[in-house]
Amino acid sequence: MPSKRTRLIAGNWKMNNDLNEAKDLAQALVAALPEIPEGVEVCVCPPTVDLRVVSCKGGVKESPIKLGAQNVYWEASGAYTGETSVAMLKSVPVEYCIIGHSERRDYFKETDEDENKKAKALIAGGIVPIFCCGESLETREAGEHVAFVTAQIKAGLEGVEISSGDQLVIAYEPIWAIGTGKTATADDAQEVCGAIRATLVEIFGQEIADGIRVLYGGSAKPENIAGFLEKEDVDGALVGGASLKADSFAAMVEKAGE
Ligand SMILES: O=C(CO)COP(=O)(O)O
Repeated sequence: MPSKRTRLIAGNWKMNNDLNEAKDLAQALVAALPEIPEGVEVCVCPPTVDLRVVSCKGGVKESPIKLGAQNVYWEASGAYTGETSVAMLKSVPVEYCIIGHSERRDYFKETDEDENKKAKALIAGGIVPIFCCGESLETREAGEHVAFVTAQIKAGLEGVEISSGDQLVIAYEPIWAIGTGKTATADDAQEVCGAIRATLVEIFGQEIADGIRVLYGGSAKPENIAGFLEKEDVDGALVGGASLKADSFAAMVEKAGE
């Protein structure tokens, strides 16, 4: 049985699209999605330098599409060359921010402690973290994927306080399925997303955990999204490659509304 939570379809553009391309894609998305189906929320996460042009008039400003960032730094301001604060994102305005993506953990050596500080800073500043977790192929083949992911959740959310489930989103993204064309099955996704929900109940209690959206990510596309969304603990998708084309992203949003 699918969940009753509002579905979230979020596009992670990663390091793609310069200012002009970002503006064009935002305009194409607004045209492709004049209305968002009931029970679905949509958000796009462009590179930091593109946030403003995507948020402006002509971009998502006068549309129901929401804006997210791909990264943040937890300090409020100061000598942190190259970083972006919560308040800076808020001023764009940004409503969501991806943290803990496996690409940040692997290539930029971000730790659970870093993600924990980012989660706390975002929540304090009124931006909803899209907290990513997910195992490597090696961990899955060893049968340790559930233990690994629930440990990531516990470490990353240690001491995080929220008063309602809409202050946090989790994205389960098995690393072996990201950008590989190899997807988890819907049952694989449910197994881990269900375990994530049980961990969220332990941390935040049943009522809050029931309101937290848990997304699947990893080669999600129009052809396979419906299978994931049938599962009780999968509340949407974090989409990479298929979010870079307005027609495929819009098709996924439409499927989420069916
Ligand atoms: O990493 C992802 C989204 O954050 C998934 O990327 P792909 O959809 O390209 O596999």
